[in-house]
Amino acid sequence: MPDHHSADHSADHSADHSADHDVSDPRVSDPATTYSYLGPAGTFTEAALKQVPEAQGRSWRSVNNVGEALADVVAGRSVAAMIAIENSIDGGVSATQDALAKVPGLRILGEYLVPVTFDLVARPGKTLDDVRVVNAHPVAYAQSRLWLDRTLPAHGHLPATSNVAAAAALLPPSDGDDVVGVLADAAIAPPGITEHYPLEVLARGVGDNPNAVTRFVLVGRASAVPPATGSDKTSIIAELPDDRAGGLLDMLEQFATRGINMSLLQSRPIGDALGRYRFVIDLDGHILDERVADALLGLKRFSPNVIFLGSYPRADRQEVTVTPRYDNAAFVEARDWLRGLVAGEPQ
Ligand SMILES: O=C(O)C(=O)Cc1ccccc1
Repeated sequence: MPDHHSADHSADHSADHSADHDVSDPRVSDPATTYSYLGPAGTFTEAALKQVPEAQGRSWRSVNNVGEALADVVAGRSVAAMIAIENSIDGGVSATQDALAKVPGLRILGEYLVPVTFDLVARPGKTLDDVRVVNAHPVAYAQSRLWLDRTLPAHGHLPATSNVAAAAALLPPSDGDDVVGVLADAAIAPPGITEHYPLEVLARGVGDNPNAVTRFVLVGRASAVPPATGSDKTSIIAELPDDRAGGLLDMLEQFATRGINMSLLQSRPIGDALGRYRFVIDLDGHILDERVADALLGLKRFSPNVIFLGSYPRADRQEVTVTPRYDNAAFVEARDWLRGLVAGEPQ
């Protein structure tokens, strides 16, 4: 394998431990401490994994897509997988949201935020005038459309499995000048990629929004929920009963009447018929918070399918505040009151 194609790359990172991280042979790594991520090294997904203290110094397994990452977790090849779930520009990552709805037995263990900016890169000697086909991960492409449509209105898009794979695919598979088989002229890639691959930057900052952020989640197998920290998020996926007017309002009311804020509400087609949707929801709070537990019980009573994806600390560690009538004490007090009524205690 030529140097620029080895797994031993890290695009912009000072502590480069990818040599001992990237393992493709499960026999040489311990699945109990292996983490899967969308690779190769240098992706934003890898940058998210670098934020996980317990993953440092462990084996990291580079995979090609979200399905492969989650399959690693389900099959026990990895203890957890890092996957992109939401972008500040482009919204939910549909492949991730659909996979989380379909693959049973998973839990979100934590969320991580990564600022994302993109450069357009090409083989040395190329200019913007040479660019006909642009290699890009679909999510990166969607976030660079304004610039591409303005600067390269006639470009074609060749999808890549990741931002780093898009850049790596510009290089011939072996040393030499033979670029036959290389289909794209340029790629949308993370900044710093040219330090690790023999490519040149044609344009910097081609993303539509310089402040774009991607939210990643670390997903493991279902296990007991961690304790509440006071700064938590709960992720669920819920379906509505068929043909009932006001079903969506019923669902939202479960949260509104308990003072629960939602930070994500995304509908995704269930896929079995037109007009059938499931809802991906993030709630402020932890399943061990009385109001969240109560809302989930309310939801479960009418939704034909509620998937609990996990309660985990918020990436921004911002405390979740609620007015006193929705705090734990208010729920406990109301329950004690009810018990008292049943027991015949004086009111
Ligand atoms: O992790 C990467 O680099 C990816 O290719 C996935 C991605 C795509 C666009 C924004 C953030 C992550």
